[in-house]
Amino acid sequence: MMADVMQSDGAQRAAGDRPGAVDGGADGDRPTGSANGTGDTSTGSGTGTEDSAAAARIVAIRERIDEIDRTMIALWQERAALSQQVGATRIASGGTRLVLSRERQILERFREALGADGTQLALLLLRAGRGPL
Ligand SMILES: O=C(O)C(=O)C[C@]1(C(=O)O)C=C[C@@H](O)C=C1
Repeated sequence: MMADVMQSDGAQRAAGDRPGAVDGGADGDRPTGSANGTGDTSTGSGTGTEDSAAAARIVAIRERIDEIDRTMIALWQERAALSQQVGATRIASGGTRLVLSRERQILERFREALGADGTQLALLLLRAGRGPL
């Protein structure tokens, strides 16, 4: 099975298929000495290792990662819906579509907690609720 690599745009590409690569040269994901020369780094269980103890540990940790991802998706959707309710309530009452001072507070909260990535995350959260500026 060919392992896929998630790109930052959410698309997937085959692990051996490097953007800009001229040929199927060295694979940075493949540990030195891997018996698998096909670019498939997943091995049987898709963990990226051939060590069964490490694979079992990875599978266990991934269960919690998957749980966290599901929770984050649900929270993302709930936040967007609530933000849309606030916006609709405000517009129906003759108010503004946006409250930029509130957006600045939220951006600052995420930047303080998470740094520059927090700012980017907060921008995406805000856009999910109120739409693009
Ligand atoms: O808190 C508000 O007033 C909202 O409308 C919600 C929200 C947000 O998603 O947090 C969205 C748009 C506003 O400009 C500010 C914040």
